[in-house]
Amino acid sequence: RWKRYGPEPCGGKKLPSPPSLPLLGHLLELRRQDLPVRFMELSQCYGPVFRLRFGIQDVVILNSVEIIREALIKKWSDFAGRPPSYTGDLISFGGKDLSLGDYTPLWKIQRRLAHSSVQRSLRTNLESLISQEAEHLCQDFLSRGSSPMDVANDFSLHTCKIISSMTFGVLFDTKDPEFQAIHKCIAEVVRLWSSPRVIVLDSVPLLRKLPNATLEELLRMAERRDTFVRNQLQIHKETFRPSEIRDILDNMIHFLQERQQREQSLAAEGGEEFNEDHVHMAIVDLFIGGTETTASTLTWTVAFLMHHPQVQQRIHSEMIDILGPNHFPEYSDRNRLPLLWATVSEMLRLRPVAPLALPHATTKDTSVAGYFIPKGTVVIANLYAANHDEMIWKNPTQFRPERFLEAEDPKQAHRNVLAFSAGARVCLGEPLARMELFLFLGHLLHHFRFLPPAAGQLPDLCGIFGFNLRSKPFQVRLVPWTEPGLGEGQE
Ligand code: HEM
Repeated sequence: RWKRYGPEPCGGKKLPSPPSLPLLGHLLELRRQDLPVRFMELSQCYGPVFRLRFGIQDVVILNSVEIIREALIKKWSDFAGRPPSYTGDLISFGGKDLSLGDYTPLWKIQRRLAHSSVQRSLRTNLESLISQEAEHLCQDFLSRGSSPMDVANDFSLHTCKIISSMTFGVLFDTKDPEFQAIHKCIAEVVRLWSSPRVIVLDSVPLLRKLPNATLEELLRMAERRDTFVRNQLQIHKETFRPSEIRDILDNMIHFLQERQQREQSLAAEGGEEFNEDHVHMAIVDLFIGGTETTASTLTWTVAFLMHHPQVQQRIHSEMIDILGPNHFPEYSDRNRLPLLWATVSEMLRLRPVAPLALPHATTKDTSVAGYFIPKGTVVIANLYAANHDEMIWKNPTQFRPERFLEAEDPKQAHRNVLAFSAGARVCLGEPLARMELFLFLGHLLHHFRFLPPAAGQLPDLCGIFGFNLRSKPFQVRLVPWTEPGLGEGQE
């Protein structure tokens, strides 16, 4: 297999790779928490594309905007696969997962349906639901006074509520213990699945024979998650829930009834049918995507803005000047509120919550930057490196939303941010996430200043790397603009 990376018959180059240990290859690199940063360091020695070997798996890492675009956009179908995942299969009815499923005809149907459902929800009254939720949250914060609090869980519960409404057509109460329990369970499945003790099972099959408490816990949590989703689907089938949001389930069940497409899927997969497990897993993925990611980006934004009170002030003034004191932003106000919109993009750039995206796999022999890459190779797009690419971004580590306003082509600058990845596997929730970020941040900054709990007690901006790039827990005081702010953060 190693030899397969040798020069292509038509003259491809050999992929650079750091020295490795016999048998283990570069497996010890996985002990590093900050893998995206480590890959960036390696790319300084080995170039923007290099190869690592984890146990039995060869992995190619892409580290620049240009290279990621070449692979995921220009050669999108060559890089649209997902590698087989032992643990992924265990928690997704044998791989019927939307985000982890390989690039098969059945997956394409699953993706198309989920995509059109999200688009349909966006076209109906999703925006008013998001604004309503953002305002509820602000009123809840107001009722709690300006004492220090950790806002991360509130953001997560409210974004989970929005995605639940899309998928099940029901608005849960964020204080409902059943809702809180399932919200916690979803977060737990992601945490356990991305723990090194579980990840390593994909690279070292021998370890699957040994007892693994984390894996057992993961399976228990996934079972709880599935029972919840099954119950919701059952309730949905039995009762008509009047909801103006056309939910994903309706769309998918409708699909199941369309004979012509059913026949297509049967023919495509030699007998395997698009069934309710695919629906179930698409919902689970939207649920996961819709819960932790946007909330995490919002939490990061609060943390960064606490370090930059003058940016808070300018965004607030921008809203008051343009919209007046009694109007909240609408999504169509993006061009009229360029600093607010730029702050969303700057945060997605600096702290992409899925810094290494999800692993891709090549669907055929292909190449990138002139290097031959055989079919079935695992490919990682280092979005964190792309968003810190000095060829594209000046002083990339600095928080400077103004960079988007100063850019020669601001639209292109926004497009250069690769937080949602690109191509065939681009994040399905991107439009929803951008809308949530803009509206939640708009409502929050319309009402409040984000102040530290005490003078100088500002959040650590380094973060915790893992499957998600999360901020470390921190406290913030949300002080209405009408009140004087004591002990403000420093510029
Ligand atoms: C700030 C918020 C978000 C960020 C930064 C983000 C980022 C990402 C990234 C990097 C990927 C992997 C793409 C790849 O493999 O190349 C992804 C996949 C995905 N995301 Fe998101 N996401 C966000 C919010 C959401 C939301 C709100 C949803 C649900 C509505 C969602 C649903 C999904 C799904 C279903 C996939 C799998 C797509 C596939 O494999 O075809 N995401 N996301």
